[in-house]
Amino acid sequence: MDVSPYDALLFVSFGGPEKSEDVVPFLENVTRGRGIPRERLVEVGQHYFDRGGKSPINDQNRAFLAALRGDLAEHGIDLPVYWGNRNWDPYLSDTVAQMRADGIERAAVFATSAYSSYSSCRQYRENLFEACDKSGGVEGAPVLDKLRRYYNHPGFVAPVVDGVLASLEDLPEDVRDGARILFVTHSIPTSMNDNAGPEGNAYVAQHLDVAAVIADEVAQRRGVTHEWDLVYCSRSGAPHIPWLEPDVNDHLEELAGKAPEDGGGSAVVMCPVGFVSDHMEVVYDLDTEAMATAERLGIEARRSPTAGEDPRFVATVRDLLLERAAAERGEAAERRTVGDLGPGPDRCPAGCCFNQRSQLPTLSGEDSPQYSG
Ligand SMILES: CC1=C(CCC(=O)O)c2cc3nc(cc4[nH]c(cc5[nH]c(cc1n2)c(C)c5CCC(=O)O)c(CCC(=O)O)c4C)C(CCC(=O)O)=C3C
Ligand SMILES: [Fe+2]
Repeated sequence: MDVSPYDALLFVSFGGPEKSEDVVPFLENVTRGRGIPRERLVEVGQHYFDRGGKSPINDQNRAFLAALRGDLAEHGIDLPVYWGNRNWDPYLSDTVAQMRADGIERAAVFATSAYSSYSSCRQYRENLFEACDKSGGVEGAPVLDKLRRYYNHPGFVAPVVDGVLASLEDLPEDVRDGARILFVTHSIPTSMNDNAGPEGNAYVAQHLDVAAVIADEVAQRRGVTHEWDLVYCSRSGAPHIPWLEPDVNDHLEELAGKAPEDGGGSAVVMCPVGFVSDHMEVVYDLDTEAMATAERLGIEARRSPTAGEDPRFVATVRDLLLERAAAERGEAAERRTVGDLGPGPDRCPAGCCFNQRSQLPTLSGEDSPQYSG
């Protein structure tokens, strides 16, 4: 398998605390200069403390990395796989320093975030720049090519569809066919969505596109059409700043107050399509909080699985790597997608997912200093 021009794969994630003592420093890393109200931090910190200070995210990444290394080896791809996080050990800047020491010249970068927005894409590109800068300067650092967004890659979507079908089967038969699918993602400020992607609104548009694909596939496989909505969780920030709505809990309240013929219902499947694995947002905001809301309202609810370590999602990384390697060699590359929006560009256009408040230099964009030579 020809992976040239790459001599490494870099896996980039958010990071999370591993024990109680980590929680406060982790939250300080996350919120550096972001003006998140103290009450919100105490609340989120409590969700971690309640679980012994341990986020699920690092173990999920370790398991994914093991599966990924296995998948690459099985397909004859002999490429070192590095791992670096934005907010916790192993820190991205340490990892990039190690890559330099190992003589890595050019790496494809896979981030555990599938959609376009400042938080989910551009901020990772800022982190790549910072990691190169900190570890001895961008000049002479490995060239880092962030792989394109993959929310609409069939290998990400297929396990999510299977998960929704399994959750529907798990509902009591008398409410199953009338169940609504609530596609859930992380809320972001509406201004962040306004600037998402090169033209704005990409975060919402991408979620709506993939939700429609999943709902169609479920309808075809079951022979029953399920109504669906896109809803949000994990709102943060100051109360006067608008974030994407409705919140999943508010939406459940609204459904409970409606007659079945008006879309009210007694059963839902919550599909956390915005998350690639069972992050804290999924295990707390959905499994704990939203489940309790549903129970209080008498709504039968199931939370469908995330793509996690499903072999089809693991293989998606290989597919994106080979696709990009071919493209960088100037060869025709098949860009697999489902839905109406098609593949995003390999290199983000200048200003893509721009954030007024940040404006730090980035890598992996058309205007990246690594591409100008
Ligand atoms: C779009 C998006 C993703 C998905 C894309 C991706 O995966 O990257 C994501 C992922 C994650 N967010 C996470 C944790 C946190 N996010 C916070 C804060 C924020 N997130 C935001 C957005 C997103 N976040 C935003 C707009 C803020 C406000 C402050 C800011 O503008 O930065 C805060 C501070 C407290 C709070 O405000 O809630 C925490 C602790 C974890 C780890 C979970 C675990 O431990 O399993 C993960 C995977
Ligand atoms: Fe977050």
